[in-house]
Amino acid sequence: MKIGLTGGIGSGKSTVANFLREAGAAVIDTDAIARQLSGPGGAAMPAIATEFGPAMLTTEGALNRVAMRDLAFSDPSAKQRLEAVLHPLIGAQTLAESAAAEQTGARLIIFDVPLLVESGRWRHRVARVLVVDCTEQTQLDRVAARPGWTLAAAAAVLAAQASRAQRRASADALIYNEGLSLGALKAQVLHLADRWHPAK
Ligand SMILES: CC(C)(COP(=O)(O)OP(=O)(O)OC[C@H]1O[C@@H](n2cnc3c(N)ncnc32)[C@H](O)[C@@H]1O)[C@@H](O)C(=O)NCCC(=O)NCCS
Ligand SMILES: Nc1ncnc2c1ncn2[C@@H]1O[C@H](COP(=O)(O)OP(=O)(O)OP(=O)(O)O)[C@@H](O)[C@H]1O
Repeated sequence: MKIGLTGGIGSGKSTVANFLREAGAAVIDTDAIARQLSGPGGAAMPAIATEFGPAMLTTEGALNRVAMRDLAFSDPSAKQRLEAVLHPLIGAQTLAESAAAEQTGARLIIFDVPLLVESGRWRHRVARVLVVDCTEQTQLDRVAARPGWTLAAAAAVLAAQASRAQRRASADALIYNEGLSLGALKAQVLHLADRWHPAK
């Protein structure tokens, strides 16, 4: 079964994805694919260099992520141009990884897609949508605690994403990751994994 996993920035998607991976699921991480595509020699780099010029490149020829984050989340048209380059490539790579996971016999395939609700291209590809939710304050606190981030930067990303209510409206299952210990979160994830893919 294919599951779409989504949630706002800092909601806990990667943590949930890791628990699902430990439970035997194949996880396809679209943030990781985006990073690979825009790393040194990445397939998106020629188009990014053409679109944004040298100011958005590192000396190794990768995307300068902090500069692009500042630009994309303060200028919606720049975000759109970046997405126009990356999203088709992310989509193609995700489908290739999904086909490879099916070949290896994986029965639970997780598409970890931050923008599943915002983008129309994912819903029809998955049987169920799992939403990880928490309060916006908790999202901001978690993201601002990351090296290189500020509260203002976290708030700018949050403002560019779907609302919690929009995401919840798309959920077949929801994990409310607020005030939960990691152990309690893991127990909820394992319960869901067992419901969708019984261990016999
Ligand atoms: C703008 C970029 C360079 C910032 O890089 P940075 O290393 O600071 O952040 P990272 O990639 O780890 O993303 C962190 C979180 O930001 C949010 N986010 C990323 N891209 C977007 C976007 N286009 N719109 C809204 N939120 C986004 C997600 O919640 C994501 O989990 C990077 O996020 C990027 O290339 N985004 C465009 C590709 C994309 O849309 N990725 C989402 C996966 S489909
Ligand atoms: N229940 C929890 N208890 C303690 N820490 C948590 C919990 N859930 C998530 N975290 C922590 O919060 C931070 C954000 O979680 P995570 O990276 O999983 O979010 P994310 O949704 O994948 O973020 P992003 O959108 O930026 O990719 C991480 O440091 C993670 O360890």
